[in-house]
Amino acid sequence: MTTTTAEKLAELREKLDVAKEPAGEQAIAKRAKKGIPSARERIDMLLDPGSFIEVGALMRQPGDPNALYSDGVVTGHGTVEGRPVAVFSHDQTVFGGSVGEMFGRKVAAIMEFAAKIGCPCVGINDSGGARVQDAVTSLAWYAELGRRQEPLSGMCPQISMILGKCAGGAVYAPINTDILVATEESYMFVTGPDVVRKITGEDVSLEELGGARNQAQYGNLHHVAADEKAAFEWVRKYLSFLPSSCMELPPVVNPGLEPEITDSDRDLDTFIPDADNAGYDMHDILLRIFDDGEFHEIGGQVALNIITGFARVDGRTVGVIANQPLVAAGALDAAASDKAAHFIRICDAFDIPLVFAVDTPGFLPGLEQERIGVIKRGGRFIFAFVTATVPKVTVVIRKAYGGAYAVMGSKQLGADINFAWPTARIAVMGAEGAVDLIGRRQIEAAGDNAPAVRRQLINFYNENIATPYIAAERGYIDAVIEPSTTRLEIRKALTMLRDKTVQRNPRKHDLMPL
Ligand SMILES: CC(=O)SCCNC(=O)CCNC(=O)[C@H](O)C(C)(C)COP(=O)(O)OP(=O)(O)OC[C@H]1O[C@@H](n2cnc3c(N)ncnc32)[C@H](O)[C@@H]1OP(=O)(O)O
Repeated sequence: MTTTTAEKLAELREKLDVAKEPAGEQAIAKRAKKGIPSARERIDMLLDPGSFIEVGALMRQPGDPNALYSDGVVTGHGTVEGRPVAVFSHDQTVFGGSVGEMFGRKVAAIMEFAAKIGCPCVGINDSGGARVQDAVTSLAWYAELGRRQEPLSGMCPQISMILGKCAGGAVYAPINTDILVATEESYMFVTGPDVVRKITGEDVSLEELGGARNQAQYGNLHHVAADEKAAFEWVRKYLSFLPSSCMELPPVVNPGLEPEITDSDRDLDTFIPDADNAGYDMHDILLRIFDDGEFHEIGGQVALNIITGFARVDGRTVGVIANQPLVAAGALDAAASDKAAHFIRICDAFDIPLVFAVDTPGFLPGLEQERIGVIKRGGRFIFAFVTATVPKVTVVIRKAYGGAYAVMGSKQLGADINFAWPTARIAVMGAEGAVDLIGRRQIEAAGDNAPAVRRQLINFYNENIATPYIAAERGYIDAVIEPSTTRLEIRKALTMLRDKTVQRNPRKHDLMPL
């Protein structure tokens, strides 16, 4: 019996000590063998040193004196670069990090905390999903968590980290958050390979079914880091570009940098190759047209024909969507459309202006693209762009052909300010394709002279049709600018657009093609 104050204090200390590693020595040894950090060590990697305040460390299944503290999850709040963040971290030493009733209550409470104070909620997932021995209680709490994600979505940033092996609800819950980040050593699937084998007879490896690199290609992960340290650094950086909630603006970092044209800007005047089909790395342009050459790429392992990520203009966060001529010549496809649509939705939710850098020969045609739904997925890209009410600025760098002209930030689809470089080629298609289609009779009639006539027509098309000037004459392009002025022109445009407001349609919601 504890009667004295000293004894009561000792009892508290003992309980808290047990609660730190509730599954005991054996579980610690098993975890060490796996070479993974504890749930609390992971939280410490995410948050500012010493800022974590745990909530509910002594929660466990009531009525069971042997129930383990934490019930499989550590929850609380702390700061990232001084700003509050709510966090939960699965403890895979307790029932494999699976969801039990107290687990569910703890995560629900920390999500509600995030909503109340308006801060991001980061989930560190390492879990076998619903707790098998809990029957319906576990499923009920997954449903409770799913219901709580919706009001948070678009209000507070929700980030999911997939570490270890995540199954069932431990992947369905994260997929409805904004961003999923994993390490190369982590796995996610509805059920693991053993269960798949039993149910469908399919013999599939852990890696193929749920390896992070593969899941990124399946479109379920937005970043795969080399290891956990890199994953946490990536998330900290990601948060630095975002506001704490949709009610705030992102932090302004070093405004007013380099107000005059610099040597780095001037490099752009000689950057674009003379040959139309020569590739170049769009990253080299992005590094020169935003503050300090800083660019935080999202989706850097998938659909590399399009680049999405955060940068800053005059200290303020912008979302960048750019074609990558080095990959498939920058052509758009179904996966690129998904990547862009997802990113646009994040930016619009958190009032982050969009900047498009365009160099694309159009949408990739073909059976494979039709089969995987390029029409609907491309449609979503268009839909996301049109519904975004944030300031939208476009720079046409080289090719803006076909439907890709429209979707990559065209004025007609709702961009506010559109620039083009003198190297821009804005047309329905490239010169070769166009001449073979509309100049066919003229070429055939030329007999032996056909190659020369074809070349002449191509030159004519490039000089007179595929230029920025027809678009500029019609006001589709607001200004044809010297490349070296791009950084400062974007800055002026976004300063002007800061007070942009758009009346919202009173309907319940739109119907995005799903
Ligand atoms: C709505 C839903 O979530 S339905 C989905 C229900 N969940 C599942 O079908 C997944 C079941 N679990 C698995 O397939 C595997 O455990 C994996 C793939 C997640 C992990 O595999 P491994 O890394 O090999 O770990 P292992 O299978 O040894 O599990 C680790 C521990 O967690 C426990 N565990 C894992 N998943 C669960 C679960 N869903 N419920 C209860 N305990 C679980 C295991 O029993 C084991 O406990 P022990 O250390 O006391 O033996």
